[in-house]
Amino acid sequence: MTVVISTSEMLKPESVSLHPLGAAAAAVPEMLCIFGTGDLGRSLGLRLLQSGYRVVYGSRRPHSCGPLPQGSQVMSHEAAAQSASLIFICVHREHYGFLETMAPHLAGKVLVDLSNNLKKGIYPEPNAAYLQRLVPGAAVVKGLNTLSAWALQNGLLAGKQVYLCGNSAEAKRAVAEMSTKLGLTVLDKGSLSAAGELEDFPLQLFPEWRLPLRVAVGLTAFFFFYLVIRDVVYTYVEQDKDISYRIMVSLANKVFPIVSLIMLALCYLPGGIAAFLQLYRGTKYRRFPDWLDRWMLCRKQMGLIALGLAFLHVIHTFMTPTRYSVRHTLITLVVDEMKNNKTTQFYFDNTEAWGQDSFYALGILGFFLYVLLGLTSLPSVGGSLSWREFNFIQVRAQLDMLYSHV
Ligand SMILES: NC(=O)C1=CN([C@@H]2O[C@H](COP(=O)(O)OP(=O)(O)OC[C@H]3O[C@@H](n4cnc5c(N)ncnc54)[C@H](OP(=O)(O)O)[C@@H]3O)[C@@H](O)[C@H]2O)C=CC1
Ligand SMILES: [Cu+2]
Repeated sequence: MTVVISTSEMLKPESVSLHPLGAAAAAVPEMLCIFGTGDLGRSLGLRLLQSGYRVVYGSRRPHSCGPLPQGSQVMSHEAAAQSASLIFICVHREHYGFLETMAPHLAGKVLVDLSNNLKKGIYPEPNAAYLQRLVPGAAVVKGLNTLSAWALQNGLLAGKQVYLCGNSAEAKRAVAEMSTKLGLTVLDKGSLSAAGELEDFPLQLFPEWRLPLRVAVGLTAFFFFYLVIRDVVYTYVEQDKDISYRIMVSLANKVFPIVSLIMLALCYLPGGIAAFLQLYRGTKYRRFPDWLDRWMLCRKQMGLIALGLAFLHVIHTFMTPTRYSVRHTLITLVVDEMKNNKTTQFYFDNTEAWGQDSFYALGILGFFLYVLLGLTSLPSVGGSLSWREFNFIQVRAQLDMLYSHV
């Protein structure tokens, strides 16, 4: 079959590149190109295929790049670039170098830069600006970088807002159209000079929660299984008694306060470590090591999780007397006493009364302090400062206090 492309069509760059077979073949879905076959590349490809696009991957090793979504093709970067006008760069910024060498192949293409950095301010210029500098002939669009491979993979996109920016209105329109087809809501943030701001978004939204949540889930699982074995399984084996119903409330009510207190400690520990580190170094103007930096940045989240768990602990504790098993034990006791016509168990034990009341009073006080700590760490209490700034000031205040005492 020979395909004739009319000159009028060749003059319209979009129709040529998007539908190389001409208007008659417009039913053939548009081909989109993805550079990089990693997590993001694969998930994005899957989503694009499911939205009715064709997908071609550009890879350094087209023959050994592992499983790709069904229906996609994979080629060398050059060959893949040739078959599409829109190219997603799903490669880390550190590896952008190869794009410069193949710049001639990318002239006139729309390059979507989805990259994120691990931290703010590692590079002097935003990734997208760097890409535009490497490939001046292409139209770079920054965006979609707030999506995660996970969300793409699981199709959790409906209505999700994404940001775009770029210097070419036409390129942005093409990317926006594609995003809308994926079910995303697009917000245009203007020219490529907004790229830095876009690259900061995911840093503000996600990473601070990831680590604390992982720690909390890990600790909860650990203590839960430990207590199941120690309390339930052990009792069953040793005394042949089934107390597995305790898993729901009693056991949970042991896990919550333990994890809560550990999280609270983890929330305040890095501040102390940082102070000692700065004292040890004798200066506060040197960067903290990476792990400490990351830890410091998620203190608020650690504190909030600690508060949440403490709250659960309070509810569970208040609920205890209403439980069937507790009421059953009490009633059995009373009935036993009546049957035996004794009241030995029921004399009023002053010490016991004091003990329990103090226990509750301390619990309430502890929870109140928790809430107080949580409130003071809210940004609105810290004025209009961001948490990072607030932390910075807090740490500085603490350090200055320390210095003034030394
Ligand atoms: N994962 C995520 O959820 C998200 C990731 N991003 C961004 O997407 C980009 C890619 O992330 P992700 O997919 O997770 O990373 P991966 O490490 O999973 O994949 C990166 C891919 O880049 C290619 N690559 C690696 N080294 C080079 C090199 N030297 N030259 C050319 N290509 C190379 C490889 O593909 P091949 O071997 O085929 O060449 C590799 O599979 C990053 O910039 C990241 O910030 C943005 C939002 C979310
Ligand atoms: Cu308690």
